[in-house]
Amino acid sequence: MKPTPILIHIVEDDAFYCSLLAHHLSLNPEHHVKKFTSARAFLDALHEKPDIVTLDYSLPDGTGDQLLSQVKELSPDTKIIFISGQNDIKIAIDLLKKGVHDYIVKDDDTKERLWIAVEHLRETIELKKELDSLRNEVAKKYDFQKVMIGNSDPIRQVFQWIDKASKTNITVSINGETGTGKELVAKSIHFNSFRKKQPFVAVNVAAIPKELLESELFGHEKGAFTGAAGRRIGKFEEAHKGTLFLDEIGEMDLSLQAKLLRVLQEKEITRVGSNQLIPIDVRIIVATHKNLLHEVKNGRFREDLYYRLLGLPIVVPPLRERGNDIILIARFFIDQFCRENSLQSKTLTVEAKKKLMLYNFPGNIRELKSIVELACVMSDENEIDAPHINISSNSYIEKMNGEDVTLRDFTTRLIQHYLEVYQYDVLKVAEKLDIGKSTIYRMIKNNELVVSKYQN
Ligand SMILES: Nc1ncnc2c1ncn2[C@@H]1O[C@H](COP(=O)(O)OP(=O)(O)OP(=O)(O)O)[C@@H](O)[C@H]1O
Repeated sequence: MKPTPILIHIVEDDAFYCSLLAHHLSLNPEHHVKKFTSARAFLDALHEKPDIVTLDYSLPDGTGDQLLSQVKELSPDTKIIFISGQNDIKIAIDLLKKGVHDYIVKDDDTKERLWIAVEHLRETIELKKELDSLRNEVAKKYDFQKVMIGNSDPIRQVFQWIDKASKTNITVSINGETGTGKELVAKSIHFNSFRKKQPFVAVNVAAIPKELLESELFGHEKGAFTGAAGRRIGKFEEAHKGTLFLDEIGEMDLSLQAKLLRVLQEKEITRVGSNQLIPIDVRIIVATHKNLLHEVKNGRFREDLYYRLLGLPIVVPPLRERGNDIILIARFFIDQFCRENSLQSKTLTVEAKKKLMLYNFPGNIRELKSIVELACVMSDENEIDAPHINISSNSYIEKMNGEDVTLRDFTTRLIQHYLEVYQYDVLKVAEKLDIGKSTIYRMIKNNELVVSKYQN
């Protein structure tokens, strides 16, 4: 990789010594070096935001401490090296604690030590520039309307919510069945918000054992519990200035919910095993497939946390409610799979499309992806036909294939099937099948439908 040119300001009131250091550092053609013999002159040029500044600790018109705080405020990314006549370890430690990168004592080795210090900082600066440019790239490419395929009314509504959520810092709560794209929605919000160049950190609450979740979120100090061999930064700190996505928030246990609420209110965390408060600036996005209000009513989710997290609620519709999007998304995955596997592009026959459109996709987009990827593998020609679409469903309707059933049986099983699909939401099922809700209630009363999980 070609070295990046860096701008170095040398601030030293002894004009001869200043020129000596400047000459030495200019031996590297990638160093663009400027000299300043007073604090005033340097501060006037600070708007140039040098990559590195070397500061004489005692200048006639400004102390080291004053200059340090001004550089930190006006050009926070500038790396600071102090060069001082005093070999005072206390001052050196104090400055290093305040974020100074090096402290070099003026003696015969100063030039060499300065050279080494600058080379080390160069590596850090180059890495940071590379990271910034990669983050810029990702942010530029993250046009969610291209990443999230769909044109149906329900998904357009989601796009509008994403757009609104991206413009502010509001907490967002995403609700939707498994595999509907909740994490994609969260990423779309992050990468279109002013936090896009900062980290997006995702935590799946359900995937982490309860006893480890607190330290995963807030970090821990060495020896905080058996097995805590060293200090560990938690996800909140990792996501500082960025976005923390808490997936499956409904699975968090009540005691941790209380801690999370406090953190969200105070905007401070404490690592497990420490009393030190660490300020954090994190945007929170949560997701769940559960009805959190039901969880609140059943005492499994704190009401105060529920309202703290609700913010802007986004409901991601299941795939079966997105009409022709099923085909658009299928084509997207087919093209992607063929590209990645150097296969010729494949089209879907009318029969294959019909088969996809008739299926109800309990696993939503994740399931559609695996079905069409398998179809790409199964089809030899450049066409994917219905038999290549391998739908393995346990649904009542699928099981009825080839069975000798009466119309009454068929109706009952169909309603039963949709009750399960819609998580026992009678109104939705009635709407979907275009039948009266009282018909369903009557069938429930007559025990014609299995209602053990009936929740209304
Ligand atoms: N509209 C879409 N267009 C293209 N791909 C999509 C779309 N929505 C989701 N996906 C893809 O589908 C898969 C599942 O999406 P995602 O992980 O965001 O769902 P989820 O709702 O968060 O799942 P879970 O409930 O299991 O956490 C991912 O590979 C994602 O990139």
